[in-house]
Amino acid sequence: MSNNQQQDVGFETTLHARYGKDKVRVLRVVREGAWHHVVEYNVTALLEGEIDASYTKADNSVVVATDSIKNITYYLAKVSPHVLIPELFALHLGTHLVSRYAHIHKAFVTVEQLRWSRIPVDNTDGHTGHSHAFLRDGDDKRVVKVEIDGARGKDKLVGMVTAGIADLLVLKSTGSSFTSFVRDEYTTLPEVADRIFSTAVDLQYTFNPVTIAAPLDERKLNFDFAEDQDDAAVGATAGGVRDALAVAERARKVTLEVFAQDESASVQFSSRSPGFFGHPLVH
Ligand SMILES: O=c1[nH]c(=O)c2[nH]c(=O)[nH]c2[nH]1
Repeated sequence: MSNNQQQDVGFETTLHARYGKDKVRVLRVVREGAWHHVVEYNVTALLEGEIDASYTKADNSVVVATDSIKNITYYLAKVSPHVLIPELFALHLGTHLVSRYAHIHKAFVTVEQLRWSRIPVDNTDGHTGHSHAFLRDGDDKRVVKVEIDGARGKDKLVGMVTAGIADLLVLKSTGSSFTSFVRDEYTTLPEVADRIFSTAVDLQYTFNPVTIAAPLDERKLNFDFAEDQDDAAVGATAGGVRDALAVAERARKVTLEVFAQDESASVQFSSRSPGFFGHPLVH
């Protein structure tokens, strides 16, 4: 996949080139003895940097082949200790790409996670769910987008992380009205005080930027970062990137609770519901 936009500026032409690999499918099992973890991801990894010559002069010496980008994604999925947390895996992959190649200054990594939840069983060992059997209990996806910015130098990498949910399909059979909308010669929709309401929810939230330690090992596979502590309320344990799994669980739970409990006046108002922004779990 490639994405290049040419802009004419005066008599000069500037090129904003970005390219990479889309739809890299990852399925990883991590075994903690008999207790297994499974993640399934669709990964996109795009690169920016000193790559213009490949577009303007057919100079492929600056091109990390998209096939290699795919192989790097598989390799990190195998060796990264962060593979089970999509935010951290995306940060690790983007950091490796920008650190490994001197002329690559930015990486854009998207990780779409498909649901595999443990099959509920009665456990006697204190665990919740089956140790190694999973089910697809929803078509919604967790979507994580990371930008690694190396423009200020390879030892000053900054990571921007957004996360969210796509395609969360919901329905309620009452508790929804839609009235007082524009009525004119094109209107056939009746006003109703009580209707069935179904929609697909997409939501997104942004973490504070993280400062990434330059990998000092020769192969640039190390990964560590510090969270921006400017906002004291958003630290490593409450709402920061290291807390990403709990944040994602809260986001899904709050969204479903508010949808269920809200007296909806419209799709528009429900998507900005005071019930959502006033929820104790939403910072
Ligand atoms: O909540 C709604 N918002 C709309 O904009 C709309 N338009 C429509 O036909 N039904 C609805 N419902």
